[in-house]
Amino acid sequence: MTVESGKRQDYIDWDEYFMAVAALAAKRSKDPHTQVGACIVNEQNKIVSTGYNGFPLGCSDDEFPWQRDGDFSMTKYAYVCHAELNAILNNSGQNLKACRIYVVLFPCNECAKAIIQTGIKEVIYLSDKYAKSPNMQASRRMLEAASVKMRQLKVKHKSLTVNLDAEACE
Ligand SMILES: O=c1[nH]c(=O)n([C@H]2C[C@H](O)[C@@H](COP(=O)(O)O)O2)cc1CO
Ligand SMILES: [Zn+2]
Repeated sequence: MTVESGKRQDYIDWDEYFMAVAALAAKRSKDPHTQVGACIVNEQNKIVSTGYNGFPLGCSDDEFPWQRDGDFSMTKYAYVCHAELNAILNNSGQNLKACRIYVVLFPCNECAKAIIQTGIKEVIYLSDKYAKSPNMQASRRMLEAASVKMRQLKVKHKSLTVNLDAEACE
């Protein structure tokens, strides 16, 4: 195919861009097992907020447990704030009605409740590794009932490199 304008062809599309932003946010997570990132986008394709899984403000990553097993209060599950909820709470007061949320992992039932209640209309996800768990099934059921669209993203670019070497930009 000839492209008369001579524009670059290997650019990423909107879906890949926003999912990559979610994946980059996930890099901030201190969770040693699963790093999740989320990116909320409005109808004008503007990023409204991002978030990743982490402990609430004031709860030190070095003092609270990152363990998966043991007494509930000694595991991360008692404390960690999910990426989707953080993204919802991090937005600077904008109405999230009709926004989309890009997440690297399909949202759990608790995040699904927050997604529905804020009016987000579509969930775009990459991994569905916990699809069989009861809380993911409950999540799917609620999102379906609330007519929130769900779509697993099939990407053209499986890996993207971000070069932070100043000399590489020259
Ligand atoms: O929707 C989600 N969003 C999210 O941020 N998380 C976080 C919570 C935990 O820190 C981690 C899941 O940990 P694990 O895979 O070890 O059970 O991912 C988990 C889910 C799905 O359960
Ligand atoms: Zn969740």
